[in-house]
Amino acid sequence: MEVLLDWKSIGSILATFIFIKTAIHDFLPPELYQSLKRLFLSLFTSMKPKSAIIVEEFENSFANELFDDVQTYLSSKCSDSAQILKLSKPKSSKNLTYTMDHDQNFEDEFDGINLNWSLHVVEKKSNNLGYMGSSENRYFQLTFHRKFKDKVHKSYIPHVMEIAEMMKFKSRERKLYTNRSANENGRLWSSVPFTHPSTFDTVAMDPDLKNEIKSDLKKFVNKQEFYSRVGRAWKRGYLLYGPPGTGKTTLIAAIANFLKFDIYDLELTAVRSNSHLRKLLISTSDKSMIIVEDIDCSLDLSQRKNNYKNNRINIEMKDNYEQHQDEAADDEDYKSALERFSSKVSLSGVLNFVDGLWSSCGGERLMIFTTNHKEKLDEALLRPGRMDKHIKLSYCEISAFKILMKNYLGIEEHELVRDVEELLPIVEMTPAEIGEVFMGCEEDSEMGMRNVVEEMRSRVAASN
Ligand SMILES: Nc1ncnc2c1ncn2[C@@H]1O[C@H](COP(=O)(O)OP(=O)(O)OP(=O)(O)O)[C@@H](O)[C@H]1O
Repeated sequence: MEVLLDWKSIGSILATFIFIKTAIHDFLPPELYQSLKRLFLSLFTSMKPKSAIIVEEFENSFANELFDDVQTYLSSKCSDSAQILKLSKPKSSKNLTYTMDHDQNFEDEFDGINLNWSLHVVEKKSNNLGYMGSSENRYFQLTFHRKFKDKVHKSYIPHVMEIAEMMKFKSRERKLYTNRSANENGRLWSSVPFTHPSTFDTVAMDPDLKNEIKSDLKKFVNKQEFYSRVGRAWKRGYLLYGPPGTGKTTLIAAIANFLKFDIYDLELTAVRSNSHLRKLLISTSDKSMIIVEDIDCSLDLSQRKNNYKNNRINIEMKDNYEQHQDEAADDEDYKSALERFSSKVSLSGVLNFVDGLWSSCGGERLMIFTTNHKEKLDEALLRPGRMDKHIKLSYCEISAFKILMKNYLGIEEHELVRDVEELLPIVEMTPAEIGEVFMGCEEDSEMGMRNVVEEMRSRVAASN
């Protein structure tokens, strides 16, 4: 009888609990419900030796990038272990993508720590103002033993972000810039062909310089045996410099079409550390061009010239910090000095990149840097072996003008060319500016030529 009573009371406690939970869920505003849930969760986890991290999809209505990173990271890992997976095929990709389904768990292991990821969905209710946005709110929950809290924050989360970024880098670059046919290299089967129309014929620049670049490129790609004999990484560095609109990007596209190489567009400001840079570079394919545009804006490379000592110390600190993160974590001075560098790759990291130290001596790599301000770059970066060829792109000269005339107006000669020849050295017009004047005159070359001469004359008049 006593036992029966006990069962009864357990039953009514459970029923009360379910009733309260349903009432809270149904009647409380969703924000309050979420806050209570989080409070309950943190109380609960503080009783157990566990810690949890919640990564919500939206933070104050803004997309949370970390959610996206976690999703990308888990898509590479969960295909083996989760019981239910969602399979999708992003538009214009032949790759299938796996994602975890709701309320699934995925066990991860990092440096001896066991971690558990789960994906949850909560329903968003429309508010009194008739909110019409997404009807669900998703979040990842990461659970692990409390004693690893520091390590998870300092090492595991950055690791997840790094892997995610690497995966995005690979798929983005391959997809956008592949230049080889689908059958030639199995690894590139999911790529979309590179379609930039620029070729050496259409780039407006000095013909001698053009031929010099072409023969340098041909020599480079045919010298595999030489590079391996002398024990050097099979790579070559180009620096393209000159004012905006003189054709640096256009020349890069022409080189890519000439060599039929893949292009990797490296955004240094988005790379978090030297080791991250190294990982990105290792993921590039053979026969590739790695482009860093506006290198002077990506890194404060002039700093070493002005404040060599301080900067060198800080570079060393940063490199050192990457190797000894745990010991450095408690040193406040050390940390504050490093904060200035936390989101940047150091000069030494870039030099290692240019030296090809990351390369496992595989296939050929052409590295191309561009800048509008060569004088701002550190001499260490400019020396031969790093930037093997410095190519100056300048204001339009008559030979380049004739190429633009042919490209845009479809003519090779015109009586106004003589006027142009006289005016060009005085006006300093870039090929981009001349192209702009020619735009819309494809059907009327007369008008194109008259407009360009008029534009040049008005510039001369304005400068007097
Ligand atoms: N040398 C050139 N030959 C042919 N077209 C050119 C040339 N230079 C510029 N153009 C035209 O001008 C546009 C801008 O040029 P481009 O982006 O290559 O210049 P840039 O030197 O890379 O400029 P920035 O330094 O601002 O990046 C191109 O889309 C192209 O149409």
